Amino acid sequence: MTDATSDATTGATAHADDLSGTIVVAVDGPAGSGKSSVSKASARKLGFAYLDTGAAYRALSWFVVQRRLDPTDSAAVIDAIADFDYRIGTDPSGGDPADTGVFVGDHDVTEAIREPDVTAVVSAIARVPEVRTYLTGLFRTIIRRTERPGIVVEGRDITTVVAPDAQVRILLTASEEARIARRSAELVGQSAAHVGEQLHRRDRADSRVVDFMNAADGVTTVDSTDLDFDQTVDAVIEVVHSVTERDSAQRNPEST
Ligand SMILES: Nc1ncnc2c1ncn2[C@@H]1O[C@H](COP(=O)(O)OP(=O)(O)O)[C@@H](O)[C@H]1O
Ligand SMILES: Nc1ccn([C@@H]2O[C@H](COP(=O)(O)OP(=O)(O)O)[C@@H](O)[C@H]2O)c(=O)n1
Repeated sequence: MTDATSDATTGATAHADDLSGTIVVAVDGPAGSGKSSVSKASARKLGFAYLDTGAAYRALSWFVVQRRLDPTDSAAVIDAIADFDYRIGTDPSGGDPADTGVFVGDHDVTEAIREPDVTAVVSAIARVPEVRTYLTGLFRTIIRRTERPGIVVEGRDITTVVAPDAQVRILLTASEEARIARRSAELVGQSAAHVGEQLHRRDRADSRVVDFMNAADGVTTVDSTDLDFDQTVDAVIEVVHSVTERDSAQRNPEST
């Protein structure tokens, strides 16, 4: 188990424990709702950092598969955490792979963690409480070390567990049909029925662990079912602006 990130990949400093001034945008939602792509594009437009938390659950799953461990053997998975040397870039610009990719030790696993064999076991890994506690700590460290004015963090439990005090909290949803259609368009060579069944099964397993289908108190829902990609990014940015402007007006009532 090592530190979450290197300075090169997070743009992080070793000290910053102070979050004051950093705008945290927490985004949760089911598979295929657009969390990764919309959060990344929103972060880019806002000049914020971007953290994909699902990548860490996927990378640990990749590590378990590589080691030929049984993903349902919680004790073996927990033991594996000790050797899990994880780094992720938080630059949303798509530039240097060192600043945008996902690494386990010397391996660039950015692509490998999206493979079906990893996706098939990730829910089993993610339901282990010790895994969640460890990765939650790692995400909070990355958030604390953000050097940009803000960070968009996306996953399943960001608004409720990882960053319940985030200034902006969004549930990004879309109908199951829309989500399956989007995922199918990405996964060439797999039938829509197969993709749909996998997505449905994973959401069902994941939602036994955390509720990402219903907005918690104070969380704004953005339903992207009838929005195209750019409209969804605009909707997210509008929520960020309206919340930050409202908070700023409350802090400085005379300037409004
Ligand atoms: N509003 C939208 N309209 C159409 N396609 C979208 C929209 N939002 C996301 N997508 C596309 O859907 C696919 C799945 O999005 P992704 O960001 O991977 O979802 P998630 O991270 O929630 O699983 C991607 O190909 C993405 O470009
Ligand atoms: N904050 C998070 C993020 C992901 N996960 C787990 O990690 C898996 C992969 O997350 P992901 O965000 O890459 O999944 P997609 O929505 O992109 O398909 C999910 O199916 C969950 O099992 C989680 O439990 N908590």
